[in-house]
Amino acid sequence: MGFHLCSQAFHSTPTPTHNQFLHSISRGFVRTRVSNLRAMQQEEEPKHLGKVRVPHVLTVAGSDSGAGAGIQADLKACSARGVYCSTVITAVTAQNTVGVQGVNVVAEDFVREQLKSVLSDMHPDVVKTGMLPSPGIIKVLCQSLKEFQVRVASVDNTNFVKEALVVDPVMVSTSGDVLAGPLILASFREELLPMADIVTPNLREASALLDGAPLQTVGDMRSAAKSIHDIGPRNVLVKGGDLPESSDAVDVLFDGKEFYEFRSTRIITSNTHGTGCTLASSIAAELARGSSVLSAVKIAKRYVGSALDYSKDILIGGGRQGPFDHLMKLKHNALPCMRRPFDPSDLLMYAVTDSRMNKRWGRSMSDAVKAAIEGGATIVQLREKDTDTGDFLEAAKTCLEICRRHNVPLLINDRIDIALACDADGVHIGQSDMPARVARTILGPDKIIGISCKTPQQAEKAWIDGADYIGCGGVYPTNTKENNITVGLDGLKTVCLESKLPVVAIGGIGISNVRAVMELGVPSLKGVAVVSALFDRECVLTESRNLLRAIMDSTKAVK
Ligand SMILES: Cc1ncc(COP(=O)(O)OP(=O)(O)O)c(N)n1
Ligand SMILES: Cc1nc(C(=O)O)sc1CCOP(=O)(O)O
Ligand SMILES: [Mg+2]
Repeated sequence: MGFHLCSQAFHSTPTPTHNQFLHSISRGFVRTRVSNLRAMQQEEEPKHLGKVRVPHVLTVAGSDSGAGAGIQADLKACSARGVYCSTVITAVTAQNTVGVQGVNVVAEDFVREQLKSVLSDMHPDVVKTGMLPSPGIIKVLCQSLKEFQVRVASVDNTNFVKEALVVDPVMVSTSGDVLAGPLILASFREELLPMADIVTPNLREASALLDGAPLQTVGDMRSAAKSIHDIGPRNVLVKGGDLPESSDAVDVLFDGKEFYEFRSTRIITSNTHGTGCTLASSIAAELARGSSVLSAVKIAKRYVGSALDYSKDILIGGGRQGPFDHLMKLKHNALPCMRRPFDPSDLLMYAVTDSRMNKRWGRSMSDAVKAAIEGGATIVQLREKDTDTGDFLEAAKTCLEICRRHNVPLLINDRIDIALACDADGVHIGQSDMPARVARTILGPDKIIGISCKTPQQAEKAWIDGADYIGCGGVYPTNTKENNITVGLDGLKTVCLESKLPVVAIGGIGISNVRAVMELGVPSLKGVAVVSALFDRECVLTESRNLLRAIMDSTKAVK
């Protein structure tokens, strides 16, 4: 880890800190991404000295003259997500908001030449495909991917993705025009899908891949995802945007083991031209940035939802289906200086501040945060229940500078206004705070949202509402939070077993009992959140170091 890029300017970044290094080994492996390894290797060569490689998606797709879909959508989506996008054009379409007026397929040899130009020199992290208008072009693509060894590593849904292939099996445009005939189906099934890390059919495409099987319910979508998975792709996302009689948009992801349903409120707009291309290229962009498949799909869906919502009333063209505004100018244009995506292992040692405790020991909030991070805290939450808003904001800004310097995410407890004002990385909210769905709408697709949950039902709702993790407690009785219900180790385990989100345990945890918590050994349990064990002590640095050591010892014991 350690190469995190600013969307506007691709700065070189500091070398990994001691804390980042600890953070890496604490997972039992030093996390490397192919792109970062390459960056390190390249940095050793003089001509690359001081340069940082940026995440890169190659899109292999058709041009849309109306620029709502195809190559143009891919370029805009990747740019909006802060990822470089190169292009191989397979067809040029004459297209507008009314429909497709003409298609001019690019000669196979020239598709091969474009692929060679990009793959031999620029080494994209992810290849994303869209319109592939002939079996010959699919063959050329598969040969080139093999020749340049693009698909070298398999991925799973929890680890970082290395190089990946995202296939959007474009067959019919959203206006209903056929963009790829039945001959293509055989090539998809036999050649391209078995190489794909994720394939993203809509209902019509999923049905076509399965010889016309009707898909009318979420149950049908699940069966379709499973049958398409049998063809060979490692993950299948069946998009249910066209599902009849549903007020929610439901998509189903199947990774060969688990099904994940993504529900979002349907946005009433006719500006939906290019949503499929945009979703697939946003997934590709998140994979290129180092997300897992699961979080790439989640973030991409949030991004597309926000862009559709923002663009629902814009008017471009006189046809039935308009394009939308990928860059969401004015509203969410300012990307959060492209911090890396949230990683569940950030939850390993979660430091939660308390103004009263720090005052008692005569230190400022920022001194406390600095010491906790230097001692190994992997994420920080400012939980300041009785600090004035102005003072809180100023202290939060100082803490954010410290956290950014050490590449540690900073969340704000309860106060979405403070999080927005200082551009913190996210918020932690409880069951009686701002509803998570509203928080997500306010904060946009990129911010981290954590939610306190004491039951599996609350954990399920947190997942549906778009949270990134849950905090579960009180594991033990605590004096830090009044009238807190203790769920115990059993309650924690029950929630962890049911949770689709990563979990951090909280409540009365310290050096004497952290082992019992971590040794529950449930995969979704990623770490412990602590207040008094770090901050109601004389030396935060020493306490943090000791606690981190105990956590790491207990995670080793579990392995
Ligand atoms: C990591 C984490 N988990 C749980 C909580 C508790 O949040 P909440 O229920 O909103 O209670 P308050 O912290 O606001 O008193 C938390 N803060 N952090
Ligand atoms: C803030 C908070 N939330 C809890 C929950 O159960 O959701 S327990 C808690 C307090 C944790 O403090 P300490 O580490 O000092 O026990
Ligand atoms: Mg709260």
